[in-house]
Amino acid sequence: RSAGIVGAPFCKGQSRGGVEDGPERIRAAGLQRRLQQLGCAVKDYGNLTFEDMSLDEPMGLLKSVRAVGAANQKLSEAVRAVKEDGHTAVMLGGDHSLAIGSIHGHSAAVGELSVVWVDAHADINTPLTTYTGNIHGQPVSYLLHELRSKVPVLPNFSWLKPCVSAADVVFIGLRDVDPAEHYILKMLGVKTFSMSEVDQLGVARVMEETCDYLSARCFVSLNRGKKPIHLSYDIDAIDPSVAPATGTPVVGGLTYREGVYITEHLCQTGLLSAVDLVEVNPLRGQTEEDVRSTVSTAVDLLLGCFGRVREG
Ligand SMILES: CN[C@](CCCC[B-](O)(O)O)(CCN1CCCCC1)C(=O)O
Ligand SMILES: [Mn+2]
Ligand SMILES: [Mn+2]
Ligand SMILES: [Mn+2]
Repeated sequence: RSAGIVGAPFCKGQSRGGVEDGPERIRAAGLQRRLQQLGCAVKDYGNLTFEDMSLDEPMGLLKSVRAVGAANQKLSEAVRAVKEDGHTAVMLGGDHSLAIGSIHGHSAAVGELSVVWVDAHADINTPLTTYTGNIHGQPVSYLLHELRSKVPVLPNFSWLKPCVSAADVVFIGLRDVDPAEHYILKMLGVKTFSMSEVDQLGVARVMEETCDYLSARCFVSLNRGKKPIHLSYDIDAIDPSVAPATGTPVVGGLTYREGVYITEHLCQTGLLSAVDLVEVNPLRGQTEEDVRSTVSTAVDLLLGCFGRVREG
């Protein structure tokens, strides 16, 4: 295995400063060294730089549209390059609006892909359904073919074309979904495992069903081979008792063990092609231990993606 790391110190998809420090905190916790200890080759492509948008007036409710569009265009090109260099892409956020560029760039390199979205939230508000205007609550709607008519072309987003089919997405960890998001998920028939299903089925069964669901598709589609998997992991999927330093914490989340099991299982499929690890916000921890625990969990989730198993 080989990992290509891209840091995206970006926070404009939401309104809480600090999430831009996520990449450095995750690196400082020893991600590269720990990956190399697993026998994984690592190339760190460094952090993207995002120019300050002086004039970025809100568009109705939507905040920082131009900044988010420009950042994701850069990120898309970066992730595409990492994939074309043959690595499994590791995108360190930054807020979850960055999944727009990460998934777009991944798809530009590999074509059709599956998306496993691990998150307390569905992040599938459209620009017209969002309550907050924060684009980190909207990335999935920008990516889905089926929602193309619901997302207006926005400034600095003309580069973006939808690249994911609703049937190729699975959500795990949902527990804070807005009414419009719930409607969209039902209308499109998107596969979801909320925390109720995690409790009901257990994480092992959730992962079996996730992988069966995603591979079943390839018998009906022209694409006979199984699609590469893009894992977009929002640290707020993990219970705040374990990962408190994040912008939108929600009680009743995944345990550390469940969170890691998800990455171990996906690693074993051999299909994991890109990973986002987003929403680590050191300023949202009340103590240094809060930050340490959050960052350490983020690192362990990434190690699980690259073959670390708890049996040693
Ligand atoms: C659930 N949707 C939220 C949160 C999005 C979180 C983004 B993520 O990247 O962290 O997953 C919250 C909307 N609620 C805010 C409080 C009042 C009710 C609506 C939104 O802002 O759209
Ligand atoms: Mn998210
Ligand atoms: Mn979230
Ligand atoms: Mn967030």
